[in-house]
Amino acid sequence: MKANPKPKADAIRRAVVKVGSNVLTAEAGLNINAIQSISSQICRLLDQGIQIILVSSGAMASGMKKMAFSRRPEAIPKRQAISAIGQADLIREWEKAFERFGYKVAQILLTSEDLASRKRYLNARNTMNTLLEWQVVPIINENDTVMVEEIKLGDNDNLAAMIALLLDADIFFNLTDIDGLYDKDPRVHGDARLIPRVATYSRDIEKFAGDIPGALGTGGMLSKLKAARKVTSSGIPMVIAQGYRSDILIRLAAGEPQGTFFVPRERKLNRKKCWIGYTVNPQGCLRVDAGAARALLRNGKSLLPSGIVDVQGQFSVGAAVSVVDDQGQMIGNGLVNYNARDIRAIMGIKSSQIKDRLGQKTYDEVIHRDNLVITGEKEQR
Ligand SMILES: Nc1ncnc2c1ncn2[C@@H]1O[C@H](COP(=O)(O)OP(=O)(O)O)[C@@H](O)[C@H]1O
Ligand SMILES: N[C@@H](CCC(=O)OP(=O)(O)O)C(=O)O
Repeated sequence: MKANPKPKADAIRRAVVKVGSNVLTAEAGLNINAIQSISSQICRLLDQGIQIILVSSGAMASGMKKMAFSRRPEAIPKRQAISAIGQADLIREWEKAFERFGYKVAQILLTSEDLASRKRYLNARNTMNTLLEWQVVPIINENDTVMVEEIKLGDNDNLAAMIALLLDADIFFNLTDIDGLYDKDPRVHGDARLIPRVATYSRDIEKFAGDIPGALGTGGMLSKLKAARKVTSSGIPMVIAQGYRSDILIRLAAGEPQGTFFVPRERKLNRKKCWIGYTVNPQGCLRVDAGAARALLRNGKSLLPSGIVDVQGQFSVGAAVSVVDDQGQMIGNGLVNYNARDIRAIMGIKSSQIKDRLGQKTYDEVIHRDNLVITGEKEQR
């Protein structure tokens, strides 16, 4: 274990670095030069006292090369097997690269279920915090081996965003094979221009991005934008930059403008709200009328039974649900004080009538404001 150096004043204290498959893979397999360059930069940041959590893609791409597959196979078990083969290589190469500088690494493979369960989420956080205290670099990837649609995180942009929220990172550096967000897909449009700064995230910028990834990636630029939305809404900045560029992480950490910088919302969400808003898997959905939508979006109120017009799904007390308006537009996520059956029984009535309807009243609100996070389109900034 290395001695903990003092962080520089005003410096970044903790950063998530995500590296995409296209950066980490070369013709012959893993791109060892890229791994060495990025690990040496991370070690320089660690030496400065900055804690780094690395989210590394590349298992599937590496396994494909190793098993001589020219394309990803359609069959899920084959993909999973390939990813498991590639993951071993990936972690070995990272470990070798970090060892040259005297740093240790730890492998962490996660699914969305791990992060959606509050207990497992807290366990993951405690483990990662311990590793960071020990100056060991956590290297995270989605657990492709067990992924099926229901527990899939989808892509590592999303996973890295969740990790940034989980660990309360100061910034998220997203390294890919292109030097940032362009106003059009540069593969298709020769006149596409780089956008250096996104001051306020709006769904309009998603129109710029294609969801078709590069040869080896998943999710394309669109998944990076969704990740940017998640972290900036929670008060964390993100940069998309090119991973091959010399000393890119050192420059970014020093505040040099590179790639596309996504400005965060000023108000930071607390960790529990980050989890409710951007990590949980909603177990059901409550549809609310226009008055309730206004109260939630504009006036910062709790959700009362009187504004609920429909309940979808079966869920128990404490479950996470999404809340939508009468047009089906997303308002946010919250934790319910009543189960689905009871909400069906009390929807549309006044809180003062809950006891008559259910025989007892535990709360006035179906979702208390403290357990509600507005994530929707009409979100107030
Ligand atoms: N508007 C855009 N600006 C920049 N890149 C875009 C845009 N639309 C689509 N892309 C494509 O997205 C790709 C990056 O996504 P992806 O292949 O998933 O990367 P990674 O493997 O790093 O996660 C780029 O190579 C680029 O061709
Ligand atoms: N878990 C996968 C990564 C999937 C993924 O999101 O890839 P990328 O778009 O390159 O970040 C793998 O290691 O191949």
